[in-house]
Amino acid sequence: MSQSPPERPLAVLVGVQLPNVSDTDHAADLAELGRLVHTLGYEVVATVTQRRDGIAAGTVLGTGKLEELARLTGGRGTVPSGARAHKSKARERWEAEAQEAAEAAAEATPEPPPEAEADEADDATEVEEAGEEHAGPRPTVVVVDHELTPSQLSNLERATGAQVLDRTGVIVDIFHRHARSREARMQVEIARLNYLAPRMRESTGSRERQQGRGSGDSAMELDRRRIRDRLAELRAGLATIQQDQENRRYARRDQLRVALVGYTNAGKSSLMRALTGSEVLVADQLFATLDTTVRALKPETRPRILVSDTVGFIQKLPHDLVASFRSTLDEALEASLLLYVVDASDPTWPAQLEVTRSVLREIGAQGVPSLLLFNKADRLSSEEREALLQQHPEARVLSAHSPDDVAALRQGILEFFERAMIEADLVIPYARQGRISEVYEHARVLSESFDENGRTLRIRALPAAIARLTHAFGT
Ligand SMILES: Nc1nc2c(ncn2[C@@H]2O[C@H](COP(=O)(O)OP(=O)(O)OP(=O)(O)O)[C@@H](O)[C@H]2O)c(=O)[nH]1
Ligand SMILES: [Mg+2]
Repeated sequence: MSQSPPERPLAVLVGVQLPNVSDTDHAADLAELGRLVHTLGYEVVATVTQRRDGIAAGTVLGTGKLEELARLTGGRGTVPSGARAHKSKARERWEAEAQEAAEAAAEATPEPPPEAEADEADDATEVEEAGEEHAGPRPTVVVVDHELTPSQLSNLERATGAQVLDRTGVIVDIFHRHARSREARMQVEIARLNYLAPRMRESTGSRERQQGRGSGDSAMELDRRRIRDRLAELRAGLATIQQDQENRRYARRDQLRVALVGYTNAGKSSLMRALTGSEVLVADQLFATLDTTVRALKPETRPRILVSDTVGFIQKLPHDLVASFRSTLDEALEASLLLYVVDASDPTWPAQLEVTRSVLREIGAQGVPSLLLFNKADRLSSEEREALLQQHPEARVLSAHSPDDVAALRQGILEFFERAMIEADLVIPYARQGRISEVYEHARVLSESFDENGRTLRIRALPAAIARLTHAFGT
C-alpha cells in the first residue's frame, strides 16, 4: 500500500451523467466539485464518469466503472457480499469527528487546515494512469457528485478501499473549516451532526454486527442520544445569539442598507472591501465568507449607508445549510437594495445567477430592489462586455479591482437611495433635544429653524425612517 502520506491527500471525482444533463452541464458540475474538493485541501488526480439512466442503487456506478475506479484507489472493485469490510483509517477519523462534535464545546475553534490558496506550485502532482503498476501514492479519497445514501457510501468504500465523501459532505466540511464566528460555528455544527448522524449509525451498526457483539444497539442509542442532546443545546444557544442579532438588526432597521449577494467566489467580499475600506477576507476559494459583515460605505455619506457581505450560494446547497444560514440571509432580506454579484468571467454565470435568484426567492427576498453586477470584467474582452450589456441593459459591468468602477458603483448606490428618500419637516420639542443624534443617524438634515414649539428640522430620509422619527419625536 502507500508509504508516507503525501502533503495533500489525493482524490478521485466520480460523476454519473443522467440523461437530462447536457455534456456541458455535467462537465461544469464536475469542475465545480473539483474546486470544492481542492478548497477542502485535496489534490484531484482523476475523474471517473459514466452515463447512466440513473444512479446505481447499490454502488452508484456500474460494475465495469466501479472496477476502473478501484484500480485507481487500489481496491477490489467489488462489494464483498455478506462480510462487512472494516473501515479505512481516514473514515474512522472522520466519524470520530462526529463524536467529538457531539462532545466539543461550541467555543473550541477548529484549527484551520492547510488550504487551497495560491498554490499553483503543488499542481505538479502527476495524473495517475489507470494502469496496473502504481509508482506514486494512490488516491485515498473518492468524492461523488451526488448525494449518497449511507449504504451506497459504505458499499463504495468497501469496493474502493478509500474514504468516500459525497457532494454534501464536502460542502459541510468546508463550512465546518471556514466558520469563524460563534454563530456560524454553531450553525455548521448543527448541519454537520444532521449530516453525519445517519451515516455514523449505519457504520457503527455494521461494525458491531461484524464483531458479533450484542451491545451494539445500546451503544448506538447512546451516541444517538448524545447527538440529540448536543443538537438541542446548539439550537438553544443559537436562539439566544439570534435574538441578540435580531435586536441589533432592529436597531438598524431604518438605516440605509445594501447587501452583496451571489454565488460563492463571485467577488462579494472584494467589492465589500472596495466599497467600505474594510479588511474582510478575500480568497480564491469557495465559501471563504460564512459570516455576515456590516460596514459603512466609504467615504461616509449622510445618512450613513451600511453594506453587508453575505455567505455565497452554490447549486445543490444542502438543505440543512440553507436552513442554518437563514439568519445570515435575513440581512439580505432587510436591505433596501440587493447587489447581485455575478462572476461574468465564469462561463456558467447564468446558472449561478439562477441559483442566487432561487435561494433569494426561497427566503422571500424577491421583492427587494436589486442591481445586477457583472464582476471580474477585467477578464472580459470589450466585445464580451458589450454583449453582456446588450443582454442586460439594466446591469453594471465592473471590476472590484478597478477604483473607477467601484466609485461609479458607489455613485449608483447613492443615486438609488436619493431616489428612495423623501423630504419632511420634523419638529423636535425642546424637552427631547437630547435624542437629536438619532435624527442624524437616519436622515440628512437640510436646514433647521427654531420657534416656541422646539427645533424644526427639514430632513431627507427613507419613508420608513421619517415615519418612525415623526412617531418618536411626536408630542
Ligand atoms: N480578476 C478579478 N478577480 C476578482 C475580482 N473580484 C474578485 N476577484 C477574485 O475572485 C476571488 C474571490 O473573491 P471574493 O471577494 O473572496 O469572493 P466572494 O464572493 O466573497 O466569495 P465567497 O466568500 O467564497 O462566497 C478572489 O481571488 C478575488 O481576488 C475582479 O473584479 N477581477
Ligand atoms: Mg466572501
